[in-house]
Amino acid sequence: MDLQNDIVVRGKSYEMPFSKGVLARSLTAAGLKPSIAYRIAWDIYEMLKKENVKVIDKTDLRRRVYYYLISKNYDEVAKKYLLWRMVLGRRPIVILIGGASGVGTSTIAFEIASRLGISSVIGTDSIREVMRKVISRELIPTLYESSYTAWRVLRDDEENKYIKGFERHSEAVLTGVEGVIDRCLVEGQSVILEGTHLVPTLLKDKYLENAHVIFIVLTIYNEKLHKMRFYARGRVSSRPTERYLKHFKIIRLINDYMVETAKKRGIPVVENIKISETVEKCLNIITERLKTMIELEGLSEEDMLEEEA
Ligand SMILES: Nc1ncnc2c1ncn2[C@@H]1O[C@H](COP(=O)(O)OP(=O)(O)O)[C@@H](O)[C@H]1O
Ligand SMILES: O=C(O)[C@@H](COP(=O)(O)O)OP(=O)(O)O
Repeated sequence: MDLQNDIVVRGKSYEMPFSKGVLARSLTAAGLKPSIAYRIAWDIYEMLKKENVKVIDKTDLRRRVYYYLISKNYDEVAKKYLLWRMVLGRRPIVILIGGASGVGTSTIAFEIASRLGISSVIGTDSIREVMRKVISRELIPTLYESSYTAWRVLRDDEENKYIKGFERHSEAVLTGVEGVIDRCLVEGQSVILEGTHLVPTLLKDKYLENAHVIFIVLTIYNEKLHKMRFYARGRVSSRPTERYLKHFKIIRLINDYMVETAKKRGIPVVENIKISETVEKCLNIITERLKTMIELEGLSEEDMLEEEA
């Protein structure tokens, strides 16, 4: 690669060669189709080349992209693009994707992460593994179960035991989850957390009230479709389909519980049928929340264009 002839993009603390792929991805996140996004990234690259630009400041590049989009009548995309660049560059966001086992939280979390360029995705089952290393089975037996088998180790045969077991199991994992959220907010690091343990009623109010924390619950209303996802997963992972089918009734109860409690707490619920549509819906929800966050900061579009990238 001839770096001599490349355009360099200069950020506050680093420089990188101009990448049409990176620019195209941020345009896709703002709602453009990948083919159009790539075309526009290419146009902007050509424009800079023609003007013989060798180094461009990130803030200038952002401004150029914004006005170029406006000139092509992509006003809404321009606004979204600006919002995303502003937020992801300078402000941490924590995206929580909850949902019962098999509804697609890991799939959708990774898709959103790649669209937004967020490099950190953490599954709550990984956090559960860490918690198991530090908390003994004797102390919290439900932690050593799965979300759908935790009821087996409850002390008494309680009413509503499947959900009670699920809650005890998730409560322990959530302590670890909240630690990760706190750390990311303090360090200014964006992250996506996903998994069945993100129970709407158990997450503390202070997270739900934080403008930087965005919570979405996924569901599949159709039982048959949900079941099929375990067959699909079983083919490509070491997680045996039979295990999930055996406990499917309880997993469905958990799915219903997640939806019901999300609605109660005003958390958006998205049905995951087609991946692209689910991602689109989630990105729209996230964008709306980011708008509120920026409004709370009292920033106008002009301020966003001027803010150092
Ligand atoms: N919208 C979708 N359409 C088709 N298959 C999907 C969709 N979302 C997820 N899947 C597949 O369903 C299975 C379960 O999804 P996964 O993300 O592992 O669920 P979870 O993390 O919620 O347990 C995986 O094989 C995944 O590839
Ligand atoms: O407890 C549970 O429901 C699942 C959560 O993982 P996902 O299916 O949500 O990825 O973990 P398991 O114990 O089956 O490995």
